[in-house]
Amino acid sequence: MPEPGAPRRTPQGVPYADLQHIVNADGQHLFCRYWEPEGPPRALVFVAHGAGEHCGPYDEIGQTLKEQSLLVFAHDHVGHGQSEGDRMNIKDFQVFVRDSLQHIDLMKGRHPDLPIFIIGHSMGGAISILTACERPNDFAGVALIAPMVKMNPESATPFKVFLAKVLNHMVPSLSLGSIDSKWISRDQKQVEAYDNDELNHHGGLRVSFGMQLMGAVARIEREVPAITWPFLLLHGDDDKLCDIRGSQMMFDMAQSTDKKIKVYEGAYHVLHHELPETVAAVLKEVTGWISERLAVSPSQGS
Ligand SMILES: O=C1CC[C@@H](CCC(=O)N2CCC(COc3ccc(F)cc3Cl)CC2)N1
Repeated sequence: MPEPGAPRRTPQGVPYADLQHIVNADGQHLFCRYWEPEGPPRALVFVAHGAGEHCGPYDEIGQTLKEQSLLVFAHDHVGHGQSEGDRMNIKDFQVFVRDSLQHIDLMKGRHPDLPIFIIGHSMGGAISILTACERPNDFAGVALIAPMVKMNPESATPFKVFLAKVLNHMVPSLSLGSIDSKWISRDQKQVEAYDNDELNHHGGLRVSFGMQLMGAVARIEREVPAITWPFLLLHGDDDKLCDIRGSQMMFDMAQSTDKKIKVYEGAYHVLHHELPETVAAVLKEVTGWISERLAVSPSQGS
């Protein structure tokens, strides 16, 4: 433990005093990124990253939306990237949702009249869904990139789920193995970038973390039929990490009148880091979907 007066530093040793950050309800420092347009922003967009990664890889999305006069903001979730917390370990999945709402409320306080969107990828998609479920009338739209709505049946067979539950009581820190990076993208350059990114956590996924993920998936399954807010679902049909059937189930079951699903043929998990033509299509889809909802969204408050 650092001595009491020492400045709090990121896991990589950088003083938080030198970085954009927020402090969550447990006193943990979360590293933040902001993409602020030159002129007055038209809307706020919160980005929720996935398991084992951080918000740096969303720079292209952030820059693209910033050029559309959107104010994009994100943070590294607890236990990820440049934020504090034991790597990919969380006492309760709700901490990710609570911290997201804290950052969203901070930004809404600074821009009270702006509509707000969320973009979530994979585990960040699950965080986004649960965040919107807690504030069903607050968001102009939620864009979900290969969200974790259902576990991949190959990797989470009933036997493995049973085993995880048993192991969680005996060896919660046991590793279930790490994410196989070959399923990240068909673009080998993107797979190498993921493998070489030292801010990603390449250690295994603990049983206890897996249990939290399973709990989140179960909670989402219960919440989906009551969803009424606008959402966009983007999923690759060769995704081996998050089952596309989860997105299909959410699209079919949610009550929302404003919902859209787009399937990317042959694409793997990380659509925003897929082959160039897929990335371009995804960025165009997300920016277009948000712009459509800005043209007609009722102004907040007035
Ligand atoms: O750019 C990038 C780099 C990383 C990737 C995001 C990864 C991400 O968030 N995933 C994919 C893996 C998935 C594993 O799921 C489980 C595992 C065990 C278990 F017991 C229960 C579950 Cl549900 C959780 C969600 N995107």
